[in-house]
Amino acid sequence: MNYYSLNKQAPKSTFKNAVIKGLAPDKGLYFPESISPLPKVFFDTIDDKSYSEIAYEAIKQFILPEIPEEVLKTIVEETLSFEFPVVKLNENISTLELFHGPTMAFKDVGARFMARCLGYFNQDNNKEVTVLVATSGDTGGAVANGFLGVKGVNVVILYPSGKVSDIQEKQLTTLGQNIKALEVNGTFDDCQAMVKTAFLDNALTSQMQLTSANSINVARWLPQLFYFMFAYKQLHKTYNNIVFSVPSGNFGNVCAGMMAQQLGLPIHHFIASNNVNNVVTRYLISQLYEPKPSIQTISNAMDVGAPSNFIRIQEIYKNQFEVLKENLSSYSFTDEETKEAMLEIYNQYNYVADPHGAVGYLGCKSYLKENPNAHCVFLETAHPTKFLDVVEDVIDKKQPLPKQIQSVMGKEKKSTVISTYEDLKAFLLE
Ligand SMILES: Cc1ncc(COP(=O)(O)O)c(C=O)c1O
Ligand SMILES: N[C@@H](CCOP(=O)(O)O)C(=O)O
Repeated sequence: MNYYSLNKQAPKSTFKNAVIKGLAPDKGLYFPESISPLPKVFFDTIDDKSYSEIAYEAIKQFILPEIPEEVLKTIVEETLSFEFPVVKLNENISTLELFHGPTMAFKDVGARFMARCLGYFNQDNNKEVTVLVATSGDTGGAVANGFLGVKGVNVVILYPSGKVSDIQEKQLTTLGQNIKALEVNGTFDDCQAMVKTAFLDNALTSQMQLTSANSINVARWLPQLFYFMFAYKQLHKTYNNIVFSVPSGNFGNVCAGMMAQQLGLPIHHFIASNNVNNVVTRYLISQLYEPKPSIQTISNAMDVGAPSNFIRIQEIYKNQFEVLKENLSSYSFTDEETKEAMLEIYNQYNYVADPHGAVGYLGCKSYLKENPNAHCVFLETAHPTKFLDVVEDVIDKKQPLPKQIQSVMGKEKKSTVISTYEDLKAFLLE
């Protein structure tokens, strides 16, 4: 499969090149040249297939033959070595738990998948690759874990100082080996802008092979489409009109859901649920796309002012505003509303949601007011204990720590503080 740049000023790319380069030379995001819907029989027989089989069938058109069939099957199997359960709250609302991986956030799937693709492409290559990644909380930990010890790959993680949770910070600053953390005096958007600038800096790219492990990178982004298929497999016999409420920040996840829909998955509607960083909510009302500096919230991983992937969503809907609006709703919620939702979910359903999932739950409730016949699945994108202070404070109950979290608790943070792009460049050239 070839990929083209959404800035339309760069040559077509192979999958391998798109993975190794991350961003196109014209600074555009890569997008697959074609999307062929899966045959109807695939969905009719989804109950007979394992998660790995579903995932392999869904993604192979974007990757074969550059990674051979058997290798791709192994990559998919190794990536998906944990559970993706749907938990029903009531007749209209379920949650899809995406936090059973090693770092307890949905990013584990994309990070593990990409690490293995890059490992495959790099096996006969003596050139080291430096993976740059900007994180507002969870991508960093997942990438650190997924790429730890991968031969020939160095990882540099940029995160906004003081704006990620304590556990998220531990996950991305304590692993050592080929993983380095840069603590940026700024916001997530500053981190993401620095990373994009680095890709276009000849002084850097002439000396090192840089790539991205954010959802910019197609190998990090595309595997996220699996989640929607896994939820469908668990729900399709019980419910029609399945709607997904996706807690959104950089918009990679909801956009991956739209790719699953393009592949033929019968998804009735999407909801992009936002905290007060709500550029897309405003866009769907005014048709004006006006990114703003991000505001710090308790759902910190969604504190994104200028989401990278909105351009991919525009591409899927061919920039047709009305068509997009038919398929996507978006709502925005304050921290107070999020905390009330966490308490409501706990009191009514005895379920502990993290702040991001709670925003997703609120999105479901808003949508269901107008569409009472839908079944809305909100994605529980991270485990609640990653946001221990907020969660324990809101529901007033101590939380047991899962083993994945315990394993980083006592470890010592190692990071380098930077403020400007020049600091990043000097660090990389050192
Ligand atoms: C827990 C959590 N929820 C939601 C999001 C938002 O996802 P996306 O950036 O794909 O919109 C993130 C960050 O990616 C996250 O870490
Ligand atoms: N919310 C993310 C921000 C980066 O998103 P990505 O999907 O583009 O990596 C995070 O947790 O870091």
